[in-house]
Formats: sequence, structure tokens, C-alpha cells
Amino acid sequence: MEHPLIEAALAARHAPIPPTLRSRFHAFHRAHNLRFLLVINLLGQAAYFSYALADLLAVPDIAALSLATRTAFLLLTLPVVLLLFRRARSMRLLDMLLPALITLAALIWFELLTHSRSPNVATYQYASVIFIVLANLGVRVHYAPALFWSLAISAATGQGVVRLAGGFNEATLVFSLVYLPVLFFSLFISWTATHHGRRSFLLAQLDELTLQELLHANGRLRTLADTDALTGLPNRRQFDAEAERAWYHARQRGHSLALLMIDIDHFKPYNDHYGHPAGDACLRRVAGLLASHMREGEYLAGRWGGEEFAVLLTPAGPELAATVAQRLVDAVAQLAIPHGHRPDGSDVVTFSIGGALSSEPGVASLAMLVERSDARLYQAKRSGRGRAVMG
Ligand SMILES: Nc1nc2c(ncn2[C@@H]2O[C@H](COP(=O)(O)OP(=O)(O)OP(=O)(O)O)[C@@H](O)[C@H]2O)c(=O)[nH]1
Repeated sequence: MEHPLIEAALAARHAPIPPTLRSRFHAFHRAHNLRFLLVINLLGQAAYFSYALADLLAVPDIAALSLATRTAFLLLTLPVVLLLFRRARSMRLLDMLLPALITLAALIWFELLTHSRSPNVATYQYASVIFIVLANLGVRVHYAPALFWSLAISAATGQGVVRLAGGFNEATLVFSLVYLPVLFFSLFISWTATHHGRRSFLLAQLDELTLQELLHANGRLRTLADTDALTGLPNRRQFDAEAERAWYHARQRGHSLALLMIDIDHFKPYNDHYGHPAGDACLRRVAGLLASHMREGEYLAGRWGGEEFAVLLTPAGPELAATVAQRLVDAVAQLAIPHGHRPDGSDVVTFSIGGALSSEPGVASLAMLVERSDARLYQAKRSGRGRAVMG
């Protein structure tokens, strides 16, 4: 659902952030830009303070006043900056902190210059273009407030220049011709940065969604690959993998596991008389019965193939294996699925079980455990069906 929304935003010229993604957008920028904003604020503070030295050389008559003013500015605003970066949640506020402080700094600096009688003032005032550049360099999140503060800085600069020039004259015109390209250049920088910020957020969201979809599809594929479509039980592939794992753990921990091979009795005549769909339904009921007797992490039932199932019990000794096997044999009979075409006189579906334990002598591998269980299943069939033979 978010996919088309994000793609549409990316295709739009200004890459607008959809309202539903705004809080995520701010969290994203907090994660990516908070440090940058803090550093550029501190650099701005350091630069503003260090210009006391330039004042000393260019406008020495107000050097002491400049140093005192800049020190006061630093002492008053630096704690506020640090506090806001520690406490404030709003990225809009932190994004605009530097431009706002620069507006104040510009007002103060021009006020200082008006107190100087130095002949350098006329040229030195050009250094004020640093204000508009620095203010826009730091913007990362919102362009509209950046534009607002740029106009505020330009107004502070403009009134200062006009005051120093004693009104609108050639000097102010020359300053404007120098200042305006710098202003447009600076606005272009902040526009590009905020646009890039929105695009990188939207692209990151798209990547995240695509990854989620892939993981989901992967999960579904794995489930499909591991599950028997008819019964919903783990299929042979999955059961084999689980059995391998259980065998390995049993060996490592020194405990025994049991394997029960289960085969529905006289299923061919059932299929022949009731039809294949009824045979499928019967397989599903038997599978459901097995699943209902399993215990998470201890017993695992799987479809071995055809009308054969397998159950793994881990850990399991001979008593537990025999008890579970008998319980299953009784339970399937109690389901009382009619089977009126058995050649042996019984009239419900039953199954036979052959079981073996990994701790039995001569069982040195999983394949041997399967072989032994299979042999006992054959015995169960030969000795009358509907029973469990456990050795
Ligand atoms: N409906 C259905 N039948 C299946 C499926 N898989 C295997 N079968 C049937 O299961 C029957 C297995 O029959 P046999 O192996 O001859 O054995 P049986 O009749 O069960 O006899 P015993 O095992 O000796 O008791 C065959 O008729 C298969 O077609 C399945 O997925 N659906």
C-alpha cells in the first residue's frame, strides 16, 4: 500500500513527503542528520567568536567591544544550543536553529560596525556574505523555513548596509550586486540539500519495503517448500532435515530418540471404493490426528510419502515410545472413519506402526533407525495390522 505512495512521491518534481510518512521522515533525519547539525552549529559558534580577531585587524577601534559582544553571544547561546540538541525532539527546530542564530549574529555585527570609524568598514562589510552562506549550508530537512530565515538574514544585512552607507546609494547598489548572487547560490544549496534529504528518505523507505516483501516471499516459499500440500504436515524433505538435526543433538547430549513409521492399513481398497478425493480427505484426517498428538519441540509428525507418516520423539526412551505409539493406534481407531471394504473384517480405518530407538544396539545412524522402524512396520502389518511393534 505504501509502495505506490512512495513511488509517486519520488516521481514528483519536489519529492514531497506523504503526510502518513512524516513522523518516520523526522525519525530518519534525526538518525542521519542530528550529528551533522550539532557540528555545524558548533562550527558556526566557533567561527563567529573567532572573527573577533579579524575585527581587531580591520576595525581596531571597536575590537574590545567586539570581543565582549562575541563572548556574551557565545556564553548566552552555546548552552541553549547544547540544551536543545540534548532535549528537543523537533528536527524542524534543530534544523532552523543555526539560521535563526545567524540572523541574530548578523544584526549584532552590523550594529558593531556602525560604531566604528575605521576606513575599512566599507570593504569589511562584504564579509557579511558568510552569514547567508553558512545559514543555508546547514539546512537539511525543511526548505520553507530556510527560505524564511534567508530572507530574515538578508533583511538584517540589508538594513546594516544601508545604515553604514547612510541611505540607498551607489555603495548599497554595489553591495546588492555582490550579495544577490551569493543569496541565490546559498538558497540553491539548501534547496538541493533538502530535496536530496527527501529523496534519500523515500528511497530508503522503498528499499526497506522491498526487503520486507522479499523476506515475506522468502518465508512463504520456505513454508511451501517444507510443507506437504495435502496434509499441511512437514513433508519428507523437511522431516528428513529435522530428523538429521534431532539425531545430531541426541548424539551430542547423549539421549535417545524414537522414530515411529506409520502406514494406513488397506488404504488401496479404501481408495478404490470411496474414490481418490475421499482417500485424500482420509489422509488429511489422519494427519490432523497425528498433529494433535504432537508436542512442540518434543514430538514431530511428517508425511513420509503416500499413505505413510513418520513421528519423531525426542528425547524418548522405550516406555514413552511404546506409550505414544499405542495412544496413536487407539486414537485413529477412535476416529472411526468407516472402511467397509477391508479384507480382514474390521470396518474402520486403522494404521500400523513400527518403531525403533536410537539407543538400540546396532542402530548407528539415522538410516539404520529408519530401516529398523520400517522392518517393524512390516512385522506389524504381517501380525494383523492396527497395532504397534516396538521391538
Ligand atoms: N487418495 C490418495 N491416495 C494415495 C495417496 N498416496 C498414496 N495413495 C494410495 O495409497 C494406496 C497404498 O496402497 P498399498 O501400498 O498397496 O497398501 P495398502 O492397501 O494400504 O495395504 P497395506 O499397507 O498392506 O495395509 C495406493 O492405492 C495409493 O494410490 C494420496 O495422496 N491420496
